[in-house]
Amino acid sequence: MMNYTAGTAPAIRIDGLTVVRGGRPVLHALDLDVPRGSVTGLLGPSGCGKTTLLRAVVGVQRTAGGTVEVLGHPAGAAALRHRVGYVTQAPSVYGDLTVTENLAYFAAVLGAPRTDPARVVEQVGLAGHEDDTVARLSGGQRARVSLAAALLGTPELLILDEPTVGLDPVLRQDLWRLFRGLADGGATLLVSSHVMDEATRCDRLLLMREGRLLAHDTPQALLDATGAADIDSAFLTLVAAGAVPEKSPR
Ligand SMILES: Nc1ncnc2c1ncn2[C@@H]1O[C@H](COP(=O)(O)OP(=O)(O)OP(=O)(O)O)[C@@H](O)[C@H]1O
Repeated sequence: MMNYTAGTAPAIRIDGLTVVRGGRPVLHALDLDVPRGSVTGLLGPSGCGKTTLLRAVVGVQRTAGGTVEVLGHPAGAAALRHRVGYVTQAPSVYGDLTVTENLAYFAAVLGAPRTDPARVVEQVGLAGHEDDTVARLSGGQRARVSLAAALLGTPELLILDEPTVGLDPVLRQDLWRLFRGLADGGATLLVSSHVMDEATRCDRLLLMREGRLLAHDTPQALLDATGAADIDSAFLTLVAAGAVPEKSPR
């Protein structure tokens, strides 16, 4: 059943996940494995259920059916607290504290090494802004402070909800390099985006529409299966076909 490194359980295993929000099903019996040490992109139009799926992986979403297992534990288990980092779309740091004060505070809460704030500031490209008050930073800089906070303690799994929104192309490229470096170091990243041109930077893609997975495959396999020139067109081809390509694994 496993199609990646033998003997390694997936970072995320989802079986039959169903979520109802506002009386309406928004995830329909999803099955899905995310291998460790990879960057998986979660792509789909606004409102298709990306955030809901990420919330279920973090363990903060009430579910109506199915199971979500993360690093071998039920999603949200206490044992995962220090092993999973989550960055929501809205910045989740204190505006009236400086970058370093925020990171030192979160490092203390997490019990992360005291050297971690300096390390993560470098990683997200905020060196030189350590003493800036977060409220005075640009939107993109604030988003990177949230990302830096999620990197404290070196979590094995990072769940990032649209981390590159509002960033210029150079910063987006830097962040994707960072994601790649983290995955090369063994971390697992699940990154949502509705910018299809970021898809080629991922090892695997989850294409989602209206609470269902249209496909789960490598970018190249999706292009090959659909005959499309880019992931945008591949997505539209899959929507038109109304079916998941046969090659698509769980
Ligand atoms: N608090 C809520 N109560 C009821 N319905 C909700 C709630 N939050 C989201 N929904 C609905 O659930 C569906 C999925 O929303 P979700 O936020 O997961 O989508 P998304 O793909 O992340 O969208 P976006 O890219 O715009 O963030 C949408 O139809 C949305 O209207």
